Amino acid sequence: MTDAPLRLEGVVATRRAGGAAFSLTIEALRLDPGALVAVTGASGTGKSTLLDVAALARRPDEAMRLEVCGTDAAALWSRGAKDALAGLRARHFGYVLQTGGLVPFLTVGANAALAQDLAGRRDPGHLAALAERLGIGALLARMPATLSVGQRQRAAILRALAHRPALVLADEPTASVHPDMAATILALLAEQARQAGAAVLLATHDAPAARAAGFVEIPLQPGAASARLPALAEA
Ligand SMILES: Nc1ncnc2c1ncn2[C@@H]1O[C@H](COP(=O)(O)OP(=O)(O)OP(=O)(O)O)[C@@H](O)[C@H]1O
Repeated sequence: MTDAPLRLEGVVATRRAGGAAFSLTIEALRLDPGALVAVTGASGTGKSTLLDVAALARRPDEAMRLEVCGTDAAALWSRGAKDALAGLRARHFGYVLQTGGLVPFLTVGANAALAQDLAGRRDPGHLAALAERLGIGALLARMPATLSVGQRQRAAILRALAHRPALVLADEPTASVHPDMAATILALLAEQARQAGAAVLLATHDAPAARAAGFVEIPLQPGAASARLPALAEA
């Protein structure tokens, strides 16, 4: 059986600034291949904090279980095994950020090829076919700054899926596009991830748009200086 791309249980992450602290508790979250999960909540409820922990970009303060494709990432954090964590990220994760997050001095095609190289999975045919399906086949030689916002988010999806990751992490990927385009972008992300067998963990304040694109919604439950992701989470 394939290992789940992501499993979290009993994970706590705390952010401190000055005298204030914010604490996020994730009771249980498991994403199987092809799962589409949207974590929703108002501004400041901890969506980005959750994605940072899932992306292995932030060390949790506690973690009963933090696994990526069967690898014990909590143990890697405990050992300070930064190279191993970076290797997991490059091999298994793709990212779609609010404003694309593309390398500005590389063409769209080179951005996607770089993701393939970092994962050790160079595959120009897959890259070209994916670009066609995303409607940006003619834009591969363009620089990110010369694209419209919607085109840039399609390019970001291309870069995120080019190396066949097990998990795509998408943090407010439609926050800067027109609502009509937002629906298209989310639908493309969901459709292409499904076809590739990748799970998607999406953070968004736009729950209706996520549900319309086929995502299962898990609302963050905010408290005074904390938030909790309940354990319904099998998608
Ligand atoms: N750099 C930081 N240092 C300390 N606390 C922070 C920091 N960034 C965010 N926080 C606090 O952590 C909490 C969660 O922030 P987070 O960015 O995860 O929320 P979010 O739901 O992603 O918000 P938004 O939708 O506005 O991006 C917030 O209440 C915020 O005040």
